[in-house]
Amino acid sequence: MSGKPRPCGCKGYRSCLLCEREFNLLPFKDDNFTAESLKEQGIPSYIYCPSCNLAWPGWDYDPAEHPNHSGEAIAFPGIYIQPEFFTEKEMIELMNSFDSIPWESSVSGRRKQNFGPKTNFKKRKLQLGSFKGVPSFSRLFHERIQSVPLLRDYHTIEQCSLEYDPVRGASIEPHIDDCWVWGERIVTLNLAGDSFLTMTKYHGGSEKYNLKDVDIELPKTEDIPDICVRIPQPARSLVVIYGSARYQWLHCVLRRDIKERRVCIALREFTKQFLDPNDSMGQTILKIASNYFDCEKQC
Ligand SMILES: O=C(O)CCC(=O)C(=O)O
Ligand SMILES: [Fe+2]
Repeated sequence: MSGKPRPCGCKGYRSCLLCEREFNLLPFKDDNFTAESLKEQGIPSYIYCPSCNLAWPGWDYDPAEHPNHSGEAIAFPGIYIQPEFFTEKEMIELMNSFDSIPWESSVSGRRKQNFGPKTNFKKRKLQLGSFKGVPSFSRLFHERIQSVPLLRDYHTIEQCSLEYDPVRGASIEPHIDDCWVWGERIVTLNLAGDSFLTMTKYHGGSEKYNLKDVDIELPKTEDIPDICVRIPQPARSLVVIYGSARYQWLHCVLRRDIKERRVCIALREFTKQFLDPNDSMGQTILKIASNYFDCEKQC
């Protein structure tokens, strides 16, 4: 399939249920991402428990299993999960607010609402584009994340709503978020729809994802186990990935894990390079990103 976007929004090798049907494309290959298939590939699977912050052998998440897990747990550094970050009422209000502004089709059956600078990670180009800040109803979570110790000095420079609809077979392919513009802490505010981040060890080189720009101490690759770790992303929770989990593991959202409409808000911060007071583009974007605009007038 050519690089031209299809009517559904998919491009290149990415597909959704709609274009797979219309253009007779091969269905998304997430069948090698089952506990059984991974085991055959020599990759045991683990499920991360948000209550004890350990990963236990398994695939599905049952909160009632804690604290009586079975098997041998392993540590999985770089994950922070705060369940019930939003009340039911706040979640419904935020969902209504996000649904009152336009959604844009994206690849792999997703839709998005992007508020951030224009980025070209391959050409390493950063531009303001039409970025004018974030909608005023986002103030609630921008203020609230400041009370999370891990996020106290977090300056959001991109806010992106993502919608995964099972009717479109929405998913996100395994990847690492860019490391040139986007800083260490990747924040996900899960509004509606339980799902999982499925993580596998990254075996590629540092050419990809601008991994060469990473300047923090990380474990040696040979000390990273070749396993699959499933991170629950319950509705109304906050999930942060940082450190080793952010840089040494691929993450994806499997089509099979989207059982109902899921909406989350992804936040990103700058890398140190753009936070430098002498970086004028960085400073301009930081200032604009802290602006709340009124959606009734400006969306
Ligand atoms: O939907 C999610 O939770 C993950 C999204 C993601 O990985 C991304 O936007 O880079
Ligand atoms: Fe990502």
